[in-house]
Amino acid sequence: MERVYAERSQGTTPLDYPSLDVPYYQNAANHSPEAEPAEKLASDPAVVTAANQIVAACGQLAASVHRPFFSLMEGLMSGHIVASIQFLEATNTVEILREAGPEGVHVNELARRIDVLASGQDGTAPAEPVDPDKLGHILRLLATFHWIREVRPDVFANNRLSSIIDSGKTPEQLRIAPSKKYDGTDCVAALVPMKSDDFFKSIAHMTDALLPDRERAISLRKLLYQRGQSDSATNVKYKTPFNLAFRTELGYFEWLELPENKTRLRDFGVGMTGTRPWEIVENIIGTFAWKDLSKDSVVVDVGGGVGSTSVVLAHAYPHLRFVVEDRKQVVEIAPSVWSGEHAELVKSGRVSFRPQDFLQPRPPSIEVSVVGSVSSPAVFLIRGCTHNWPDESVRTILRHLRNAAGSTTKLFIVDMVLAHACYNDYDDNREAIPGAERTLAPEGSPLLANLGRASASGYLLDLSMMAVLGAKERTLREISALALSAGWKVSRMARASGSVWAYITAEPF
Ligand SMILES: C[S@@+](CC[C@H](N)C(=O)[O-])C[C@H]1O[C@@H](n2cnc3c(N)ncnc32)[C@H](O)[C@@H]1O
Repeated sequence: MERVYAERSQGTTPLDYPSLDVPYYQNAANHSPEAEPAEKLASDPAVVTAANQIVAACGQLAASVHRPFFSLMEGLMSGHIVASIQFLEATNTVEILREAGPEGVHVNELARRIDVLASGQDGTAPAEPVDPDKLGHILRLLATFHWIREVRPDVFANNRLSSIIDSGKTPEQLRIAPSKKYDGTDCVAALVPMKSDDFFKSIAHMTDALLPDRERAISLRKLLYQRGQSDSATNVKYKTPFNLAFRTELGYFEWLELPENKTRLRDFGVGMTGTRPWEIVENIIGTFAWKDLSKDSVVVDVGGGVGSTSVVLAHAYPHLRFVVEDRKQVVEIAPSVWSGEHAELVKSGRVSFRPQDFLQPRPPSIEVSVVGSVSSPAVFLIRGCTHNWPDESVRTILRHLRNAAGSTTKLFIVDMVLAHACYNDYDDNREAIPGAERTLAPEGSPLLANLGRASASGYLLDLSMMAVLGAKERTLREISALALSAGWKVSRMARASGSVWAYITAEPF
């Protein structure tokens, strides 16, 4: 890291890795001149690789030397951190502290300012004012986990971690228009209400949902239904932990569309935009031999949303044509999302849209401008979709694509690929898939093979998918087996640099 920062320093001002104590307000655009290049450099592949190894080593060291009883206590109570980050965001504390600067704010004054924000446009005091004492204790837990800084006793200030959920809005803007908090931002803060509410409550019910006959699970269902419900309601076998947590038999997306979930639905949509840092779309440009495809080859972007991936690829590879398929409601609004040079791609027909439910059979052919009727495209690209579905549904999706594939059609799956937490030995006599790694750690290093803490977000999301959607993130073995069962043979894999995302190519089998 030091080498990369030293090499990229220009003139007399040395660039340094951003300090934990210094906030970086992405949405407020008031950084010092050296803060921006230093932050940008933190995403450099060499820096990310080094950072991941440091994080993995620190996690492993802490697990090795911390007394197991305290590791147990930390594990059992780590949900408190989720609840505290939720409180931090819901009270707009980060925006209040941004305005206050590095000196910070005493909890008594902070509680008063939080109440002023909650009073809204009409100035009515909130029914339940924030208790400064409780606020101080919540912030001290966060400071203990480096999420904020206690600069003096009971005085708190932002740091680099808390500033990631800053909306860039002034406290006054938030008082007048709280519902516009995420407008015009990178939307990262919008992940907080979604993950700390819907997802957190769902995962808390995982064991009760997976082991419904356990005495505590039976008793929980009785407690949940004790008022005004029949006995039979306590016998409902919920499909997912989410169903039990929210006492609904609806799927998560149908449930989000209930009138009382208007805010949740909005936050979910905005929160999805906030997941961009997980894997930037542009990474896809160099991960597949797009340039080797012949002129006017057709790429079908399955479940392509509004076409964010296709427009990036269409700019990079002008000889290709893209057909973005998604649900009717999505493709209807998709063209209006693009302006400027992107709009030209849509206008010229190089990027086009068509409704297609990917769980349903495809038509014998599709119409593509300039090319005409296409029965088998060159590539089916499916990005960020398979992890939303259980195995049976993914098999159905891939089977429909296989039925429409020609002998040279490629399937390109872009999603998280979970590495095993041990060396991948491929000793089962099957040929190792080119590009599949034995370990994410340097060969022979004592680090956990999946880089442990550095890769944790992928494994956490895996269980979120299970809890909320009955779905999962998959290992390469799981994806290969699933693809094979739908008639596709995985032929190679490429890992995004320093990430749990990967690019998988499969051929008709
Ligand atoms: C996580 S998004 C991924 C979007 C896009 N591929 C990307 O990488 O940004 C999943 C997409 O699947 C779409 N989807 C969900 N159910 C679908 C269905 N039955 N048929 C087609 N698309 C569907 C959603 O509308 C959404 O656009």
